[in-house]
Amino acid sequence: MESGGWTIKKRSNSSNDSLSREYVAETGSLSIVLLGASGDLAKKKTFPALFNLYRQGFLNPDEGHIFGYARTKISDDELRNRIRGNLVPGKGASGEQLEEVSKFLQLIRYVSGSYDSEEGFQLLDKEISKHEFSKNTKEGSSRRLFYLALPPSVYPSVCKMIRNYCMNKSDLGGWTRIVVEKPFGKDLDSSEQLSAQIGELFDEQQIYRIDHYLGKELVQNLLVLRFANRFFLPLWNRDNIDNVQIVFREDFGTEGRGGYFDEYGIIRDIIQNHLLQILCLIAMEKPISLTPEHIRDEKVKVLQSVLPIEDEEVLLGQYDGYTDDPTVPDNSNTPTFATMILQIHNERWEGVPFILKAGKALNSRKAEIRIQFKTVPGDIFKCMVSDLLFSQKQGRNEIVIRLQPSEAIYMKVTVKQPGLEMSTIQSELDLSYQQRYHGVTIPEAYERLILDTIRGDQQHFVRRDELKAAWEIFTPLLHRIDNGEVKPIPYRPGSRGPEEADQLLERAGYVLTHGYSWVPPTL
Ligand SMILES: NC(=O)C1=CN([C@@H]2O[C@H](COP(=O)(O)OP(=O)(O)OC[C@H]3O[C@@H](n4cnc5c(N)ncnc54)[C@H](OP(=O)(O)O)[C@@H]3O)[C@@H](O)[C@H]2O)C=CC1
Ligand SMILES: O=C1O[C@H](COP(=O)(O)O)[C@@H](O)[C@H](O)[C@H]1O
Repeated sequence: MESGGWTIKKRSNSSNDSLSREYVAETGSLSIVLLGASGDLAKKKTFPALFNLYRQGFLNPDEGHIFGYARTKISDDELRNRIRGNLVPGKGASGEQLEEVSKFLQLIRYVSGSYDSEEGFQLLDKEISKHEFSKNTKEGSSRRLFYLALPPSVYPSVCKMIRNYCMNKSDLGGWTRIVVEKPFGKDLDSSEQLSAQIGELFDEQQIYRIDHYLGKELVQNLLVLRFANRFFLPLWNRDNIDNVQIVFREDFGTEGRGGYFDEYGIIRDIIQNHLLQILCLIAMEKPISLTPEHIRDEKVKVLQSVLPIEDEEVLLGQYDGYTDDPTVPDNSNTPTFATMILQIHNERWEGVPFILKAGKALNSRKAEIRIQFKTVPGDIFKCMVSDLLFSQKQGRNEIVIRLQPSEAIYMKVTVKQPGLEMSTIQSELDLSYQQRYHGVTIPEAYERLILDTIRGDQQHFVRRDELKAAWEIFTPLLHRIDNGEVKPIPYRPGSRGPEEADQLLERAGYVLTHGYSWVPPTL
């Protein structure tokens, strides 16, 4: 140790450090069952993620098999044809690539049945067992993963059917796991009720509540950035950080999902889960280790420290034309845009606004985290803005973590304008992934998270108490919106959202640097 006089013995690192955790190879056959296989998520995200895992050798055809299950009456080949288009890599696909797709599709079987019928799930179990038998798997060593790509309303009956008819038979090292999608419930009570129903059927270790933002590369980088860099450790607090923004923007509307969306709205669809999970990773204290429980313990503490949201700290919007969708009622009060300020009542963050912003049908598609530092005290420089020299305060330092598109971490810094004059300008220290990691393919979020479920790693999944704490934050506000007490302001599709949202941002203390914009570098 550095301190004089004292000798403190170094202890070895904790053996449960998950960076060095080894995954013990399991030998029983693996069956991945996609319930809701006829749906949008299965087609666009889950099957493509499984295909990518297959291509990279993580799904060995000698032991793995995929089953689709849904009510729609289609054959194996009809299901394969539905999903093929989302697997083939475009027009210029080589013969080899097409061959790979065909081989993967042959691993898929389809079983049709309803979500509450014994016969359907008995048939499913029979098909899975047939496959396990063909792989000479000892009963009990098989691995069964059930992915519920379904509306949450059917989770309880599906879980009951799985529990009654489709479990791995006895324990010889095999397992049964359940993956459930968000939104998990509609408010605190419904979510708790759902948790209790599923909790009676499965242990917490068997339940994987997926939030695909936790599988995004730059979200996974947050803990490394914060806790593996000396730079940031002393700055990451209320003494230095003025405000934090977590932003999700989409340049398309609800597009065919209007019925679903109108029941949930942007807060339940994006903010209560994706953006709040990011907030946790930015605000949490350093966990004791990287084990899932240690990380999730810290996330729960942050969530429990969030103060109730006041109506004055919320701005809602609804884009013009949203109710033209025949599945959306004409008088819908559902927000498609929301900006809100969350306050964390603890020693590190007291007084620092966390601004969460999400919107559909805006002018761009982007997700990013923007950490804005306080103004340098006693400013002695002048700042160059466009071609004119202004005598004004410096722009503030910011760390921006661009999650998508063009993944990057950049730090907005003030530097001397190159030349004879002593003037300053805003610039950036830029770690753009495409440039720095040229040729490296960033895995899709679902790909990574499904692999975690097979490996039994719950680090990037939401624990029951975490979910409860998340709903506690938003439920009062959501009920006020559902009751029409808080109303959305109309905005033009393709715009930045309601102008009032920028005023709220300003009130929260965010200072825009005029004349500066970051352009992702090209190779
Ligand atoms: N789509 C997306 O981009 C995302 C979706 N999610 C979540 O994933 C889950 C699935 O989403 P998605 O695929 O879009 O949903 P879908 O509406 O496409 O539903 C999936 C399947 O569920 C069955 N289904 C639909 N409605 C009902 C119902 N009322 N009762 C019983 N079965 C029904 C249908 O299959 P069949 O009729 O053949 O049985 C359908 O093909 C949801 O929880 C959603 O919130 C999460 C993130 C992104
Ligand atoms: O969970 C959801 O996420 C998608 C956006 O996901 P991304 O990975 O493309 O950013 C969103 O479109 C959808 O409404 C929501 O349910």
